[in-house]
Amino acid sequence: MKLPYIKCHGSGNDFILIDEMEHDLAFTEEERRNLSLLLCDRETGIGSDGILFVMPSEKAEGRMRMFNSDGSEAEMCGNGLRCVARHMIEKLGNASIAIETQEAVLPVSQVAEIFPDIDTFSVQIEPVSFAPASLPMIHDGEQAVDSAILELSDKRTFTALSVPNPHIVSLMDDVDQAELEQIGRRANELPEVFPNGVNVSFVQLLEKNKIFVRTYERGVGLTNACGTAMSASSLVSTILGPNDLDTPIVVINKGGLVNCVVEKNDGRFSIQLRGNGTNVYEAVVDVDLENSRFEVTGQMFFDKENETYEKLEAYAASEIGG
Ligand SMILES: N[C@@H](CCC[C@H](N)C(=O)O)C(=O)O
Repeated sequence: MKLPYIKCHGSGNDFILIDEMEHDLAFTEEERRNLSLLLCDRETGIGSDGILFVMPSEKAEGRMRMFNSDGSEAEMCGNGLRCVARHMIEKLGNASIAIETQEAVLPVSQVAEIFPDIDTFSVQIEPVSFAPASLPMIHDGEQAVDSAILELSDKRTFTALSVPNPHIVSLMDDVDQAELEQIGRRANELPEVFPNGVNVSFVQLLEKNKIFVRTYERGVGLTNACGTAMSASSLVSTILGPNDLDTPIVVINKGGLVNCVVEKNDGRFSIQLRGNGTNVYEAVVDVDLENSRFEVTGQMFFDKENETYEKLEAYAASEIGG
């Protein structure tokens, strides 16, 4: 099968975006999983953190399904949703639309730039829940906020929440990538605590309303950034730390930066995640799933926007001394 696709990223969290509506495509569940396993592989595939399938919706302008590189499906993907938002907003010529995701129809829009010349998209991250069952997490108690999880670490504390995919967030003075990788792996081999796995983030407060977040993603491993993790981390560092509600929190990550605005309405939290949705190139991939083979043709690169993005990346790296 011949699949036109866009290689894109949000904060360096990269995806293969396939628009099923535009190209009249449809896949079985097995095909979605096998496409992810074949094409996302960094050594033998195109290489990406996941596939974004853009599908028709009866409730919104489009629907997003996101598959991780290990073939599992996630409930939500914040960086991916910004890429889908950009794609649909450009296609429809309407700056504010809605996209259906697994658990909610979410408003998305093009907003003021968070960095010079970076087209910026805002996506709503909700529903948010601290109930352990929402992740799910096997835990005695109504919430796990700033709690020890001794199966993971005897020196860190974690806050568990779903946004709506599952996250645990740990606040600390200094982020150690090797420790994160070890705890992230362990958390995803611990079905007696996290039956469906979990995304694990380490968060460092740089100053009030500015944090650095590093994430080990369920189904992928260490990524440059994870949008739902940056949203969850902004919320946790607002509840447990000095950050403000209703104020842009600058979130520096390995692939750039985003802004997160944490809001509370009628006792419920939600987060506006604002950042880039950058196209790297577009191409066609001819896939033979039976024989696990593929060929990419007709690559056309979006050079200008990628050069512009490099400036944001360099700025973000300078903020964390990289
Ligand atoms: N990178 C994404 C999240 C992707 C899904 C995640 N790995 C999961 O399985 O929950 C984001 O930007 O939110």
